[in-house]
Amino acid sequence: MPHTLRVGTRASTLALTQTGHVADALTALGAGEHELVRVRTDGDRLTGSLASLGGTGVFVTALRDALLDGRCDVAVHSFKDLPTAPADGLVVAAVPVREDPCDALCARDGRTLAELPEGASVGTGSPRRAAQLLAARPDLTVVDIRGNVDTRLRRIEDDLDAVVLARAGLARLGRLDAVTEALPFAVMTPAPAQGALAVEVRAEEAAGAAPLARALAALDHRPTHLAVLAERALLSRLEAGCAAPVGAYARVGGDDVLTLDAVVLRPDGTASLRRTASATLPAAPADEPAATALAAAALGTRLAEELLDAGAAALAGLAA
Ligand SMILES: NCc1[nH]cc(CCC(=O)O)c1CC(=O)O
Repeated sequence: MPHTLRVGTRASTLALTQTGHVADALTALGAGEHELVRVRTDGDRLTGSLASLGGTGVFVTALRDALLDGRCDVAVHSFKDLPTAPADGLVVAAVPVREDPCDALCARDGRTLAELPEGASVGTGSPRRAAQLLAARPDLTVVDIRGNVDTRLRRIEDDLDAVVLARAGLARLGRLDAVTEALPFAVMTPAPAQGALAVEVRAEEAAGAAPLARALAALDHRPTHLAVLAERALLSRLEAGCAAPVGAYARVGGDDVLTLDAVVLRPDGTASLRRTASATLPAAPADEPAATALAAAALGTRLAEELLDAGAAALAGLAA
């Protein structure tokens, strides 16, 4: 009998929920029985602002170590939490179909962004959300918060007028009741890869015809995967991490055209750069899916270069 598939997860409710869905899907697709392996990450263990923890990677390093050590065979990450640098020996072998990537305002008294009182306090730990909130409503007071989704939502009863969270996380937790406005992309461009999951395995397990490799290939949603590749190539070329005031959203149209929207902001929201670019994806012969992936990534890189030429690095305080 083949060994039980060990699926690594952070121990938060959100992580357990989304990992559980992925693990069930892999089993249903023929990968065999599975068990969940809980891994505690620095992002769960330490308190303090995300920026002070070093931003990118705090939630994923321990999971990646567990994969590399063989303590688990599959790791499921919120894709936007994955550093853009690939991990040696690991590959993202599947990107399941994406949830709605928008950001959600969760406000007291059912209010929308436009209806928040003058000077209202809005909680978010994300410089991208803070800058876009201030661009739309310069009068707001943005309060740096973190913690799991329930902790953040409780702040609305406690001391804040509103918080902004990814709608996808609320959907996975069954907490869409808390959403008072799905923020339009023009107001709040999502984080690169928001709403998408990354299913990571050791590179040798992603290829070939073994049951796990076949299940991963079947779980992969090509349009989501390509969109996320474009968004993350943009982030990578900007040398920006999840703590940067950068938004990006890509989608594949019915005509195989991949369109990418991006925004880079001054952290206080007083200035921004917005660009859009499209590329027609090459028809991918079955033996050359990499050509399509390269075309998607090239679109992100090209748009990032346009933004850099327009002064994005100085605007957003990026290293690039
Ligand atoms: N940085 C935290 C994080 N990472 C992934 C999600 C959930 C949504 C997603 O999968 O994009 C969240 C919470 C949030 O941003 O509200």
